[in-house]
Amino acid sequence: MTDPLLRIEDLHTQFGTDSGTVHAVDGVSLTVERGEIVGIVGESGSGKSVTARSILRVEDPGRIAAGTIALDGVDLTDATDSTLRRIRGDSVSMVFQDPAETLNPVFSVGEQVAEAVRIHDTDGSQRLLDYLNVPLFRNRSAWTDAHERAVELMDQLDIPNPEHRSSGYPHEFSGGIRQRAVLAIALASDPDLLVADEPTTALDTTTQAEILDRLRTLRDERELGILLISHDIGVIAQTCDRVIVMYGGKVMESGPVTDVLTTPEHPYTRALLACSTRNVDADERVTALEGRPPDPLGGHDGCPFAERCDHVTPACHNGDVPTIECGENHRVVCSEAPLSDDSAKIERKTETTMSAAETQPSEPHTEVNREKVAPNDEGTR
Ligand SMILES: Nc1ncnc2c1ncn2[C@@H]1O[C@H](COP(=O)(O)OP(=O)(O)OP(=O)(O)O)[C@@H](O)[C@H]1O
Repeated sequence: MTDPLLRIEDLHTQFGTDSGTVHAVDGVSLTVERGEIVGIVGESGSGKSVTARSILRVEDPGRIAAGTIALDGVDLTDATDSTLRRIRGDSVSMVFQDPAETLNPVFSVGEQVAEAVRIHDTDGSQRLLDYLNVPLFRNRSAWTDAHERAVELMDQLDIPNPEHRSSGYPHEFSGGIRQRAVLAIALASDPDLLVADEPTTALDTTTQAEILDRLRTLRDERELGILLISHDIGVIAQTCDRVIVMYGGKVMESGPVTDVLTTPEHPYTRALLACSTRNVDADERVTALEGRPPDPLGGHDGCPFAERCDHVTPACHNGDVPTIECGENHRVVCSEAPLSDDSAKIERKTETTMSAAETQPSEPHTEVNREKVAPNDEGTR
């Protein structure tokens, strides 16, 4: 069996603060295959971004206290800074919500995409020249090649009139075009894995849908593996092949999107779906999930959702919560699953979400296998 493109196993990422240790990620396991889009969804503070930041240790990533992160079978957990830098410029790219974090206001968009192409194409001798501060693009044909490739990438990201736009500056473009330019920069290195943290959250719905659609095309054309982080279940439904539902730094449920969103088994997934703006009738008010997310200080024993859960039992407050296999690759981490109550209502509503997102829901599972699987194997295929 070949290694998945990305395998995260039992990851614990923590931050030391004056008030104590923040357990931001508390035993997360997941995989991403080539040519697959895996979504991580959950409320604010559930640990989605810290999971993503832990992969390449960027943007104040915290301390990996335990667990492993492997890319194509190679363990990155103890990788040196120079190895991580090489991987960042080569096999893995990251895109964040705000394009301003990536784009430099004083260079044209075309120059920035071309520079990303150049860095990727740089061979050892050019690296030495860089070290000696020999100016960029001393070679006219190298510049022309990089510029041509930049225009091609901008075109692939649906930037209209890319040749002309390449000389424009970031402030001259809409948020949607800026985010497309950031994606062009991310793809300049022809990465195997793209980690996208809320890449369309700041955009209007039409632009969001176009960019998500483009991600799916890139997945197919380039066999790109994508880890897509979003708090929006609609985005996940529209884009992903599999989903990991996170809460309190832990995986609550995982599986194929069509299964998890049409037959959610965890009370938290159900609550999230019930609150989803895409999941309410037009005349129904959007409801917020009652209660507050758990305090990540000091970590928690038992299920982090217990305080807010309608199905809570004394067992939920203590010890390991069992992982239940409830369908092919569909797992739920809950002592009370499968739930028998008002599932029909949730399923009806969820099907509406899925069809609105133009996805093809699979047949709901009729049988649930309560067989327990290894606690650290929540999100794996
Ligand atoms: N630098 C930091 N120092 C201390 N705690 C942090 C730090 N960064 C994140 N955290 C904490 O880690 C937990 C997980 O944060 P994370 O950003 O991963 O959540 P999230 O699910 O991505 O939510 P959001 O969408 O709001 O970013 C939160 O409780 C957060 O406050």
